[in-house]
Amino acid sequence: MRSDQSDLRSVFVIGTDTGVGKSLVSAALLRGAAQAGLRAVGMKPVAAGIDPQPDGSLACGDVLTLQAAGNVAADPALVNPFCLPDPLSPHLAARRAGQRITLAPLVAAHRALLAQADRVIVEGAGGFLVPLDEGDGDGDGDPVPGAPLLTGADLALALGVPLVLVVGLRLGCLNHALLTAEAVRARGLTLAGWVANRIDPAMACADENLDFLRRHIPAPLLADVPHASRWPEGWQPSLFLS
Ligand SMILES: Nc1ncnc2c1ncn2[C@@H]1O[C@H](COP(=O)(O)OP(=O)(O)OP(=O)(O)O)[C@@H](O)[C@H]1O
Ligand SMILES: C[C@H](N)[C@H](N)CCCCCC(=O)O
Ligand SMILES: [Mg+2]
Repeated sequence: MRSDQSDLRSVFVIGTDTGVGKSLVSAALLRGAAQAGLRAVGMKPVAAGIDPQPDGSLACGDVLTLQAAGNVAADPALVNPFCLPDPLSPHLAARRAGQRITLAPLVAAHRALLAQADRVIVEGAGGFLVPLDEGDGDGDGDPVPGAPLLTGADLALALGVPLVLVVGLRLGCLNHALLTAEAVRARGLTLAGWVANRIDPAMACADENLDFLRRHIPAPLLADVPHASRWPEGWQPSLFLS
C-alpha cells in the first residue's frame, strides 16, 4: 500500500534514532487534534522496554504518554499490540519474550483504531529501519544471514500512511536525517513533514544545522521544538487541524 499525502487521518511518527522525541511529538499531535475537537488516539505498535512508574507499577512509558495525550479510551491491545519487557531492539526483545513480530496483527489493530477515532497517531520504535523480526529462512527460529528482515519501514508500508520525521538535533543528525529521508523516498512513502527537536541544548551551530536540514529534507518543517524540561508552552502543531 502506498501512502496518500492528502489523507492525514493517520500518520506514522518516525525518528532519526531512538530517544529523539518521537513520543513528545506524537503526544503533541494528539493533544492538538483533541483540542480541536477531534477524536484522537495514539498507537505504539511495538514497545520495547517496560519502565517503573512513580506509583511503583511497571508499564510501557510511551504507551502511557500516548494514552494520556489522546481522548479515546481504546483497548490497550489495539494501542500497543506488542509490549516487550526488555529495552532492546524489538527483534531481540520479542525473541526474549518468546514472541515473533508480524505485520498482520499490527495492520488489523491500526484499522480498528481508525474505526474508533478521527486521528490515529502511530509512534514507531527506534529509527526507521529498526529490526522487528530477523527472518529465519527455513522457519526453524534460528536467524539466517540474508533472510528477509522485517523492519519499521515494512510496517510503514503496510500501514500506508504519511510519515512525520522527528530529527533530534545533535551532532550526527544530518547523516541520520538524510539517510532516513532517502529510505522513505526509496519506498515510495510520503513524508508529510518533519520536526526539529532541540534535544541537545549545547549543540554547536544548531541553527545552521537546522537550516541545512530545511534545505535538504524534501518535506515541510512542521515545528522547531526548543529544548525544555517540560512541554513548550504555545507549541501547537498545525498538522491535522485544517
Ligand atoms: N525538546 C526537548 N527538550 C528536552 N528534553 C527532551 C526534548 N525532547 C525530548 N526530550 C527528552 O528526551 C528523551 C527522549 O524523548 P522521547 O521519549 O520522546 O524519545 P523517543 O524518540 O520517543 O524514544 P523511543 O525510541 O524510546 O521511543 C525523554 O526523556 C524526553 O523527555
Ligand atoms: C529501547 C528503546 N527505547 C527503543 N524502544 C528501541 C530502540 C531500538 C534501536 C535498535 C537499533 O537501531 O539499534
Ligand atoms: Mg518513544
